[in-house]
Amino acid sequence: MKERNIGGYVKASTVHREERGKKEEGRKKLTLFMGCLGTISYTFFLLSYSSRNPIRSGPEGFQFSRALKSSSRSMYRGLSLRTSMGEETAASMARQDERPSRGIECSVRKVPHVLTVAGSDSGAGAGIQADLKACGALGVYCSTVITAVTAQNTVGVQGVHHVPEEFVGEQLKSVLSDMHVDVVKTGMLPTIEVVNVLCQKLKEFPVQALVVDPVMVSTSGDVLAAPSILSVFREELLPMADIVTPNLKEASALLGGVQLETVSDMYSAAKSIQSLGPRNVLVKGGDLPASKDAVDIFFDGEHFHELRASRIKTCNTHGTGCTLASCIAAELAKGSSMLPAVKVAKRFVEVALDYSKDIIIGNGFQGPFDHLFKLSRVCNSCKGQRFKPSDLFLYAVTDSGMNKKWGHSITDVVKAAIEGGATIVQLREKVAETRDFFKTAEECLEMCRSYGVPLLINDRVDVALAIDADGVHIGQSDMPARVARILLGPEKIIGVSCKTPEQAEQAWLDGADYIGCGGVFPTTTKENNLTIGLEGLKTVCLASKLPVVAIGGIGVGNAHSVMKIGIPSLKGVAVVSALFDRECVTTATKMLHSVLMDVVSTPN
Ligand SMILES: Cc1ncc(COP(=O)(O)OP(=O)(O)O)c(N)n1
Ligand SMILES: Cc1nc(C(=O)O)sc1CCOP(=O)(O)O
Ligand SMILES: [Mg+2]
Repeated sequence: MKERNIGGYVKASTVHREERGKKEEGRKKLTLFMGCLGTISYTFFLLSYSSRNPIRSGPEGFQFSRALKSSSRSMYRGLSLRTSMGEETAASMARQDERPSRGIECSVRKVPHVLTVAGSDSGAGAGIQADLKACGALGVYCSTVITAVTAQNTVGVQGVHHVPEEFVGEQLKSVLSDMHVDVVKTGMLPTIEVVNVLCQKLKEFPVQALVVDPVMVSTSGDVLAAPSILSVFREELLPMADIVTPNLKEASALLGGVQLETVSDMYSAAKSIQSLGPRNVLVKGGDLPASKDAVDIFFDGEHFHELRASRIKTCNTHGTGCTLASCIAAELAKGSSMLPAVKVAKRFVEVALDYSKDIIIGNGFQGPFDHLFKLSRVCNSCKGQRFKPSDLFLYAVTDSGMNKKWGHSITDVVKAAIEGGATIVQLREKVAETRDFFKTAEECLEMCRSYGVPLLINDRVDVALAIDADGVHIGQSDMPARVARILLGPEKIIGVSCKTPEQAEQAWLDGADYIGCGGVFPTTTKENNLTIGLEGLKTVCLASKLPVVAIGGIGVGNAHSVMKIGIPSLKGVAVVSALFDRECVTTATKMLHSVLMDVVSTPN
């Protein structure tokens, strides 16, 4: 452990780093233990953990191990393999296993967690509110310790009310002692006393990383921290920080008022600030005069990185500093290392600014921007929920031949099936021209979205991508699921047809979300289809790590016997003719729905 001796006496950071050292030692022991179990069992552990945790929400070290298995590492954007995070997460999982039961059975899932210690902005563009939104947008849980309440809008800061330091301490204790915080991010720390109490609590409850945004003056020019704070920043807080993110004014203040006017000045400032103790420094050049790009200088104590982003022409920049620091904290909490975290954060701010450059909120010169741009798109397209195994309950698979026979349009039958109780829809078009399929699929997607029912495309990953469907269903002779996952990304639903436990295992390794298992009974809908029977279905369901939907020759007469096999992985039935080779699709769907409901509501 490197001892720091600043100003003639050992600083508080030494204690913090000692604790961090102990933690790292603990991690090393865990690694050794894992090593003893052997790489294979460790990999299996990682894989089985990630199978219980959807890619979207699990810790990335684990998610990635699954992707690694499917040898698609380089193609997962933004996912980085961080063994240390894996170890940490394993440790957290172990900690959580020790938790008292809450009386409900649930699997253990560590959620990346950032605690922000900052001021409230009533206008919600900056401060605590920006931190919450930024973390939420990046899929990270965010808890909050409020240091001050500001009356603030797009014009400026009209008032500030400090929270007494004792109560800041109480909030810190409440969160840090209980909630498994990964990363602490600081914003407005208005008084020396608040900084002191924070440093003390961080020593008591060490975290993985500390991100310090040295907020001193608001974007409107209002003072948010007394100048006297600088000494305690320099001497206490910065030496504990993993990264500090000053803008030009703040960097200048931290360095006693030096003038910072050029990119070269920023390099020097980054170096000087790093010598005060933080592991990394990001000097933000957003205010740099005469700069075409938004240039920031990152320094890790050894190397400099000049990070550039396009300068977005907008007045809606209020809260960019808070957001950037929160995004860094969120990425660190997810297991990223520092430079990639900074890059993701910078890109997030750039995209968010661009996305909301024209919005108008308030009459002042500095409007807030929209952190949740991505989320709103996600919600609009019902992707937010991604995949729920319960959606497999009554799975409707369309057939254009049957529609033709009955004189039905595809959109009408999709609507009718949904109104009858279908919980997911698959468009299975074996003969349509691509252009026609694309158009039909677009119309059906709009319909499904209006009902909040996911729409999957059979076989055609290209069509699914083109219309932004919720996912695909692919068989053993279609595009490999591993490749489909790479093409579609982690958010889309992928189903794979499986007739054997080996295929089910492969589907899981390839990153599928569910398997379709059949033909359970003989069917005329799919030519030359091998029937595996109820026994075959049971064998696959018992082996499958993924939820299963049964398919093939299923209808109101036998759905009961299928669901009654009573294996938990079996979530529902997928049907074609029982719904679509009927005059009234709604009635047929309702009938099957009621049979299925009977099974789930009748005790064994
Ligand atoms: C839910 C569900 N399960 C299985 C299939 C069959 O897929 P596949 O084996 O690729 O055969 P085709 O449907 O493409 O003929 C499915 N479509 N849906
Ligand atoms: C599309 C499909 N896949 C199957 C499989 O066994 O994987 S059976 C099948 C056809 C299912 O149609 P019906 O409900 O009309 O029997
Ligand atoms: Mg297919």
